[in-house]
Amino acid sequence: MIELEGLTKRFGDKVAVDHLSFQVRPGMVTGFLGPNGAGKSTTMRMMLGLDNPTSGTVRIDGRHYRELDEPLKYIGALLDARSMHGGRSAYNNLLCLAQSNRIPTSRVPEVLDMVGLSPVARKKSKSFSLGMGQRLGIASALLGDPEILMFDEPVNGLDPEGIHWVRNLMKALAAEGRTIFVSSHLMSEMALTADHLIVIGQGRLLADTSMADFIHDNSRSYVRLRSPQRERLRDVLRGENVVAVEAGNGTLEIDGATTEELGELAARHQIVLHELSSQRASLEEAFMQMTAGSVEYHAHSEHDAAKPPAGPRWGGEWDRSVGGVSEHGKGA
Ligand SMILES: Nc1ncnc2c1ncn2[C@@H]1O[C@H](COP(=O)(O)OP(=O)(O)OP(=O)(O)O)[C@@H](O)[C@H]1O
Repeated sequence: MIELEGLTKRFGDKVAVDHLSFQVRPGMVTGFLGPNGAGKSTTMRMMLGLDNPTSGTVRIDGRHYRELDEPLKYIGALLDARSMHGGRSAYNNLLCLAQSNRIPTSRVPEVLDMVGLSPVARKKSKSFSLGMGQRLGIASALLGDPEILMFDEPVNGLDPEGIHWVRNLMKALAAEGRTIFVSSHLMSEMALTADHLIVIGQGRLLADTSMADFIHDNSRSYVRLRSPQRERLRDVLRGENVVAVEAGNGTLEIDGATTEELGELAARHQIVLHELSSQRASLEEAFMQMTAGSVEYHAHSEHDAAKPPAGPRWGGEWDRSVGGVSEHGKGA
């Protein structure tokens, strides 16, 4: 278990981490999300005693990192895969770490095997690709067989097979009852891996919730309908005071009604449907919706003006007030 209480870090005038309080619990994968510059790396560095908090505390199983006798046996971390000694082989990098942390040497080949680096164990790590470097960083985190593991962007540079492997590794470690805390900008991957989410923006806590609740609370679900009798369908919906939005390609999107209700309504009026599907926003859409106000760095291009508004068409743009059919942003 990792516990943060009022954790704050200032760099001069810049408040990088602002009174963060949350717990990272065992037995699950907790995803750590936030836009660029939100304070994720700074938070993780403070968890590992690499940066001193300006105020507040972090406890690892009830103790400060510095109070842990053999910290690698409590918490393993991948923060920056490039921090390995490039002139040393993968084996020797891990051997040095093992010896300085009183970890049995026999653990070195074990973790090299776990991450698939045994065939290149004697090669200097400076010759490693980005993905191999990530695997070596993960091996170093696993070395002390710790109950708590922290990974900053672990799939960075990994190929699809590697990404799949990291996902399964984290789930397996969590299933063993370990505490897994992972940051990633790869939302599709996070959606498949994490059970719980901590979301921060500009150093502040925005959400501490299950993956399912996060998506539910920050996105809209709707039903998509497509029919060769579109005009008739629109009339029927209007007659029932159901708001439908033209979504292009002949589809209508309907908020606030279930597939069952709409399917039965269409059947009662003998309307043929080519599509009747329930839609839910992705984690990426939910994340963008939640953090829209706390993004520090925006790209601006001439194409922006031509694009529809960022994010899915929910919230204020979604016209719930008028019965009948409306077009996005135009009302009924
Ligand atoms: N050593 C430092 N000195 C001054 N400012 C810093 C320092 N380290 C981080 N910052 C600032 O603190 C803020 C948080 O940075 P941090 O790297 O923790 O964010 P992050 O969420 O990890 O970002 P990213 O997703 O881009 O890695 C940023 O505005 C950053 O510029």
